[in-house]
Order: sequence, then C-alpha cells, then structure tokens
Amino acid sequence: MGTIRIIVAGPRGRMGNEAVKLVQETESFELVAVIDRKHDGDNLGNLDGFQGIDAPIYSDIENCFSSVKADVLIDLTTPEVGMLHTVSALNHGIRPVVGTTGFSSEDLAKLEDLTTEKGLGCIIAPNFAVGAVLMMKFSQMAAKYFSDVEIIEMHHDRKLDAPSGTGVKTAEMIKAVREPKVQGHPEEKETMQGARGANIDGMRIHSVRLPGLIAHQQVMFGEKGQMLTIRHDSFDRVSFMSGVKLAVDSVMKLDVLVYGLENIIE
Ligand SMILES: NC(=O)C1=CN([C@@H]2O[C@H](COP(=O)(O)OP(=O)(O)OC[C@H]3O[C@@H](n4cnc5c(N)ncnc54)[C@H](O)[C@@H]3O)[C@@H](O)[C@H]2O)C=CC1
Ligand SMILES: O=C(O)C1=N[C@H](C(=O)O)C[C@H](O)C1
Repeated sequence: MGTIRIIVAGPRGRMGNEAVKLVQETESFELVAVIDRKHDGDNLGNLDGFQGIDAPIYSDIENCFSSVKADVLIDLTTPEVGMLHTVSALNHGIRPVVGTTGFSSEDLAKLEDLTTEKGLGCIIAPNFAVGAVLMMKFSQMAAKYFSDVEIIEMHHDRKLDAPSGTGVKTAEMIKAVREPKVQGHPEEKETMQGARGANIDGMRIHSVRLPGLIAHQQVMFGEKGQMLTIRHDSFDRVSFMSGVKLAVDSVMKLDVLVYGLENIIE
C-alpha cells in the first residue's frame, strides 16, 4: 500500500496533538490538512508547538474535504462535532477513524447505514489503547462466570462525556454474553440521586473525574466469597497511538463500519 493521506480534526487537543506527532513520525502516513475551529487559512506549522509541520488549517469541513485529497480522517474532537465530521468525510469518500466518544446508539446506527451505502471503511474506537481493549475482552470472558459487575471509570476532570466511551463499550460487551440481571437489592432506593451510578442492563457504571488522572478503568466482578478485578491504566496519551496507527492501516482495507478495536485485534 502507498502513502495514506490523513486529515486530523482537533490537532490542538490533548489527543489530536499526539495524533499529529504519530502521523509525522510514520513513514507511510502524510498529514495533508487539519481541521480546527480557529486559525482558518493558516498553516499548522505557524502555531506554537507545531514548528516544522506543513499542513493547511481549515475551519470549514466542507471546504477542507472538497479542497484536499485525503484517504483518512482521524477525528478527536467532541461528540456533536465528531458526528458531523464523520458523516461529511463519508460523503466525500474519506474513511473516518473516530476516537471521539459520546456518540449515541442512534448515531452509530446512522453511521453504519451510511458506511454500507458508501462502501467505505469506518472505525469508531472508544479506546485505542491495546491494554484497554484487552481489559474489555477479559471482562467479557469473566462475565460468563460472574453475572454481578460494577464498572468504575476514572478520568481527568477536563473530560466532557460521562460515562466514558470505554465504560459504555465494556458494558455492551458484557451485556452480549451475560444472563440479564438487575443487580443490587430489588428494593434498593437512592437517597441521593446518582449514588448507584448509570444503569446499563442492570449493571452500574461509576464515573470519577479528578485532576491528575488520565484514563483508568476497573471492572469488578463479585461472587459469594470471591471477587475478580480487571484494571487498565493509561498514564500517557502515547498509550493510544499504536491503536490509532492500526486503525488507520485497517480502515483502508474495510468497506463496513467497525465499532471497537477488539474486532480488529486478533
Ligand atoms: N478513543 C480513544 O482511545 C480516546 C478517545 N478520546 C476522546 O477524544 C476526544 C478528544 O479528547 P481530548 O483530546 O482529551 O479533548 P480536547 O478537549 O483536548 O480536544 C478536543 C479538540 O477538539 C477541538 N474542537 C472542538 N470543536 C471543534 C470544531 N468545531 N472543529 C474542529 N475542532 C474542534 C478543540 O479545539 C480541541 O482541540 C474526546 O471525545 C475523548 O473522549 C480521548 C482519549 C483516548
Ligand atoms: O477523554 C478521554 O481522556 C478518554 N476518552 C475515551 C473514553 O471515553 O473512553 C478513552 C479513554 O478512556 C480516554
């Protein structure tokens, strides 16, 4: 395969910044443009921290996608904006690799239909870290034997969405294999709203937000006389980058939507 031409949306963000570095460092990738809500018409190389990079900045996605020849969009923005970018990329024949979290199940269904209609690959990955993908897979394995589970996801306090995309994906993967069960006491009552966390199919997800954290999750399975805890920690956003690279390489060979890197990592 030749060079993959890439547009990064959200280049000045915590993840977008790492993604720009990844694209620059990867011989088979070329950064052809970035999408940023500010600095329209400027060049990324003129901004602090991006010296030596040559990539035009677009604030208008339609203008970007119709002016620049690209193969892949890497989106690391916010749920509403990420959805608009993904739809627009597909409509312009560009394959999206989406790390942005917070998409609804309706959003995912819409993207699945559009991807199939266009015959293009699209990867939506709630977590690009290989260790986090394994944590989700191990949790799915454990759920066959332990039906009572609580998910505790912990993130930095600048995060917009709760629960995290990883927390939701973990619950969905567990839901696919465990017997449906409403956990806790059948008559339990929250005396303070939210005390028992979010409810997905009777499972609970608790969201912790604190400065100093990056991205962490522990999945706790309880059974009479024993407990199993499966935990993953990202201490640095570089932990996500091998997954981003894998997703970009993989999306070029796909013609359907793939939701979750566990479907790509064997
Ligand atoms: N899939 C994964 O492995 C990971 C996913 N994430 C997700 O990635 C997303 C970004 O996370 P962070 O980088 O931490 O957030 P951030 O807040 O640091 O960056 C978001 C970027 O989006 C940009 N943005 C907002 N509106 C825009 C618009 N209209 N056009 C262009 N750019 C726009 C902002 O300027 C900002 O640079 C979040 O949804 C987060 O949950 C974060 C880490 C790992
Ligand atoms: O916002 C973040 O930081 C992260 N978001 C993703 C999520 O919502 O699961 C992935 C990772 O946990 C970091």
